[in-house]
Amino acid sequence: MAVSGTLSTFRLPPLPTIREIIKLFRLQAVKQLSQNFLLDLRLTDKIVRKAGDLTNAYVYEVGPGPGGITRSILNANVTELLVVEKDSRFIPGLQMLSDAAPGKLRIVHGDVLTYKIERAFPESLKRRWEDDPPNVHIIGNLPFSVSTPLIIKWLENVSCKDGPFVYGRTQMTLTFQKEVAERLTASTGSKQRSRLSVMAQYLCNVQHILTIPGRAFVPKPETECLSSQKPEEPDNMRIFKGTTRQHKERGGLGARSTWTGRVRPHLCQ
Ligand SMILES: C[S@@+](CC[C@H](N)C(=O)[O-])C[C@H]1O[C@@H](n2cnc3c(N)ncnc32)[C@H](O)[C@@H]1O
Repeated sequence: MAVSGTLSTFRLPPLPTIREIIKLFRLQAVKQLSQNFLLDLRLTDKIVRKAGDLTNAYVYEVGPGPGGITRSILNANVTELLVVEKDSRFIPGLQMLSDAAPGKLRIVHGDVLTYKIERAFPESLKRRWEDDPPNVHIIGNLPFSVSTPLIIKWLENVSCKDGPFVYGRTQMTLTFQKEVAERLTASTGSKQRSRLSVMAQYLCNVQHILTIPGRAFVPKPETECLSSQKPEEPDNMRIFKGTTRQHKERGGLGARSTWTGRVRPHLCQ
C-alpha cells in the first residue's frame, strides 16, 4: 500500500505590521547601532527567497531588529531560526514572533561579534568541507557599524573552518552598505580593490544578487563617501550571496593583523 506523505508548510498567523510593532514598542532607530529597518515584507520575502530553498533549514539571523526579515525566514518553512540582537528594545517584539511560531524561533540578546554559533545547532548538521553545503544559512541586513569587522571575522572562520563553518560550507545571504559591497566584489585594478576584496574572493564566491534603494529603509541610511568622488547611486544598498569555496589546502589566512595580501591560485574542486 502506498504511503501518502503530507507536506506541512508553516505560515505565521496575522500579526501587527512592522510599522505597528515599531510604534507599539517605541523602536526609534539608534544611529550608534546602525539601525535602518526594512518594513516592506514583500521585499524581505524577496531577500529571503534569494537564499534558496530553506525548507527544514537552520538559519542564523544577525541583527533582526523589528523582525521583517525574521518573519520572511519563518515563513520559508525552516526548522529553526536563531536570531542574535544587541538592542534589548527589540526583544519583546521578537518574543511575540516566537509565540506565533512555537518552537521555531530562538532569541539571543547578545552581540554577533562574540556569539558562538558553532555550538548552537545540532552536531548532526555537520558536513565535510568537500560535501554539499549543510542546511545551515546565515542571513542578515547587517548592522553597518559592525559589517566590516564581522565579515572579516567570518572570512577568518572560513579559512579555519570554525565558527559558523564548523557545519561545513555554510551559505550567507547578506545585505551590506554599498561601499562594503563594492569592496567585496572589486576586481583587480579597480579603485575599490582592498584587503577585503582579496580575502573574500580568495575564500568565497561572492555574488551580487539584488540592489535595494535607500528609500526602502526607515530611516533612509546615510552613506559614507569614502573618496571625494560622488558615488553613482549614493542611497543604494546591495545584497550578496556568498558561498564558501572548497579549498583543499589546510591552514588559513591567520590573524587579521598579520595578513599582508597573500594571493595564490585557487585550489578548488
Ligand atoms: C540595519 S538594522 C537591520 C534590522 C532588521 N534586520 C531589518 O532589516 O529591518 C541592524 C540591526 O542589527 C542590530 N545590531 C547592531 N549591532 C549589533 C551587534 N553587534 N550584535 C547584534 N545585533 C546588532 C541593531 O540593533 C539592528 O537591529
